[in-house]
Amino acid sequence: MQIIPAPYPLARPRRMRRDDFSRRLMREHTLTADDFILPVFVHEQAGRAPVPSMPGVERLSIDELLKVAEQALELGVPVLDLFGVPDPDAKTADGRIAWDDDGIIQRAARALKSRFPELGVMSDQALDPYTTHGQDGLIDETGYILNEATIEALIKQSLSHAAAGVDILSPSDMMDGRIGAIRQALEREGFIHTRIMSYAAKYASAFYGPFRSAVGSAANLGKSNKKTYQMDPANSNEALREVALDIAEGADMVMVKPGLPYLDVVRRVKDAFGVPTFAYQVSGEYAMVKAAAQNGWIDHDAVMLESLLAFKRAGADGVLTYFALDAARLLRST
Ligand SMILES: NCc1[nH]cc(CCC(=O)O)c1CC(=O)O
Ligand SMILES: [Mg+2]
Repeated sequence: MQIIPAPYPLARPRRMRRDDFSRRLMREHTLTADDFILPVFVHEQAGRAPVPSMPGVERLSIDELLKVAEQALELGVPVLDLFGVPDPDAKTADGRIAWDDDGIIQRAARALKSRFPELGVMSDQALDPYTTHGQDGLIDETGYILNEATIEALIKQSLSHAAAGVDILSPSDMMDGRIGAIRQALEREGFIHTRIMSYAAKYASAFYGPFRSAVGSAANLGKSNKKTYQMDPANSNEALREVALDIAEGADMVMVKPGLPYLDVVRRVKDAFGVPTFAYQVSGEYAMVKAAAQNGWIDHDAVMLESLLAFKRAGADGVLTYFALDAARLLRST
């Protein structure tokens, strides 16, 4: 697009900014509650337990989850994304509780779908909350994450979630080929409506710290990292290749993660493929806004909405954000 601007004073961009009506008229992007997916942590305990590194976020019992779901529905937030917090002594090297039909996610999904069938239920597929080593997959004696063996575990986890009523599976493990394998298993078992949002371009990021405390995998992971399967933050051509593979394997939607520091990747993915594209504003991003706001250094609500709008400007169709309910509430009142 070649624009030959009229010279000043014929062109005065400030004319359009002068009044609220003309600012609104030329606004290119808007936020609504439809743009949000709320991640929630579901634990085996009764009641709620705060996550200290994520002020305002709590681990929820299934009873409490139903209350949050009711608020989401009331505010127009379309989807809840479930993360399981198992009891520490239920963890094993193979994370098998992840595909237990009576596991925390399976019970939570059944409770949500029977009480609020119209609310979208999404869940995470990866083994990290359920393994004693805190890695997303199965490991060999050297600690390397085994691709094929992990895919078999992810298929079991995925089918168990789909059978419990989960509408959107979101494999977050970054094994090669798992989207195709899960999609084929879903088709074979008759789950033809189950959607897949793949964590297609997921980076080995330091911004996940508070999440790992929230699901209780931080201590299990210890000093090890996820660099042999999550992407190098230095790369973005590689992200396009990862996204192309996941679309070809049958993903309905793709995701880039983390969010704000990776908006360049969101834009490239959207421009290259034009598929439903999402971004995850992760725990560390949330914690930074909270911490600065608690110190009185930034305006919490203004920064929250500005950061969410930035995802839309970058081309995202929606955002996974711990701010979902607060933002939806604020948007309703303005
Ligand atoms: N595989 C699990 C998973 N799913 C979402 C997040 C991070 C979410 C956040 O930081 O908010 C992680 C952590 C990780 O990969 O270590
Ligand atoms: Mg991949």
